[in-house]
Amino acid sequence: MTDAIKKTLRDSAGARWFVLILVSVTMLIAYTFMEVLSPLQTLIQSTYGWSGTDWGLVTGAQGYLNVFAFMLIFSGIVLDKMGIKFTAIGSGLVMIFGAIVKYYAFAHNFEIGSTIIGIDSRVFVSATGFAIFCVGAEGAGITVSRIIVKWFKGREMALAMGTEMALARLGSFLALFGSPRIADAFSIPTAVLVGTIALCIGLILFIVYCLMDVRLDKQIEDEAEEEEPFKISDLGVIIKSKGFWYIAILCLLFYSAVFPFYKFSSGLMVNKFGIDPSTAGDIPSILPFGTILLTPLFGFIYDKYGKGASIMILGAVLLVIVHTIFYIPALTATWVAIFAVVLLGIAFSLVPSAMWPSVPKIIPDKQLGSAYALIFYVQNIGLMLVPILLGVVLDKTNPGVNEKTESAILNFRAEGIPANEISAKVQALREAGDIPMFDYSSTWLIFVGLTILATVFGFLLKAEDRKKGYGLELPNIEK
Ligand SMILES: C[C@H](NC(=O)[C@@H](N)CCCCN)C(=O)O
Repeated sequence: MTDAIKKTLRDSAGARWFVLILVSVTMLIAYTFMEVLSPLQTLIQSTYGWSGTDWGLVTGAQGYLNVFAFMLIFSGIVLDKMGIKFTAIGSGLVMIFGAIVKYYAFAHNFEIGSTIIGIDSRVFVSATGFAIFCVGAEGAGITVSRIIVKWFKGREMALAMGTEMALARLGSFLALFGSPRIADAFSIPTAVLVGTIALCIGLILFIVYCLMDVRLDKQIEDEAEEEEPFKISDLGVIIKSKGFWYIAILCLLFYSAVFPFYKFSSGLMVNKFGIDPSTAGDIPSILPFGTILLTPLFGFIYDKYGKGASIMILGAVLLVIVHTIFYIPALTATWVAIFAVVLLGIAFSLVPSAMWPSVPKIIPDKQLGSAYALIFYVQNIGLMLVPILLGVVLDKTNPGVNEKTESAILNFRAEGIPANEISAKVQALREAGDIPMFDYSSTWLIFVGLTILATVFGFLLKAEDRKKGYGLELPNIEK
């Protein structure tokens, strides 16, 4: 290179932000699909007679393949070895396949009482589809983090990550708000089908991104040649870092108190706050909506002024307050639920806006793909176990409710009531007090415990940063 600095595609703000929009919209669609069933908890329970445990098994399926089959670690290694383009398109295809399986679970007429390995057939197939989908979604997530680092490092990286997350949250909002309406107007399988079709559009956007990536790679060929190829032994660098473990465990605890909230909040709204099941997703949908503006804003603050570790601690403390409010049995007013969800939105903007851009400060670039994958892996252990635990505790602390619901469903079926009318009839029985409401208080204590632990790990991370000088409290933008 001569004295003139060679300009590349990523030096153009327009190209950079266009790339960001492409990949973020795909993530928006992935997050929409991820929450497509969440607001339908009560509807599904009273249509198919699922227990809290069934619900936990399906919503916790996120981690079955990612954790037990090590698919997330595999995705990270594939990303570092095969590159962004291969992993982006591969993960898009896997998401679509999983979504089709999940659609089949609801569209197919399983025989009443049929089981697969002792699990209700619809629950089993639905969990399988979701588990496959989540392999793709997590693969796409780490790929997009890598893409953002590739295009934005040394520039507006936290703002870019914040914007990507904001759009992803818009996807969660669309699902929480839209899915019950689609299910109400058409059916539960239609809601899943709409999400599946949207995923095909997401794949096309990933393909368009790959074309941009090819152009950038040609321009930075010289730089790329200087990079050493990834070696498995690189994983050792990551797992030996204490800072890495603090951020990974904070991630597990924090996200386990947020994403499973999506899955169990509609039930909480119906059973604790007396909201109608057809609009049970509306109050929880304020959560992602609030984060849409706040996540990029906090990202911008981190880029410019630093204070990453402190931002994470503040978010974790706010989350303790939020879940304590949800837990207190005497607080049942609708405005309390709205207030707590707004606070949750602020917490859910603070922590991610600082957490993800902090990883490149702890782990060298070459191991970043694997580092994000490992963090997501640890996080997925929580996202798998916490919903299962919540479902089991919900059932155990509400003896007899599932049995009464199931027997009412069977009676209505025997009377020849059409499937799409059963849910409303079951709801009428609940409102009349013939089927008791679920008490969520003991279940919610799990969230309170998780958030207290998350705060402790936030402080540990800050102390480690002070010791090792990662620069988590420093701005990201290089002057
Ligand atoms: C960026 C971050 N993404 C994740 O944590 C992923 N592992 C997706 C998890 C989705 C679980 N429903 C985020 O969304 O903040």
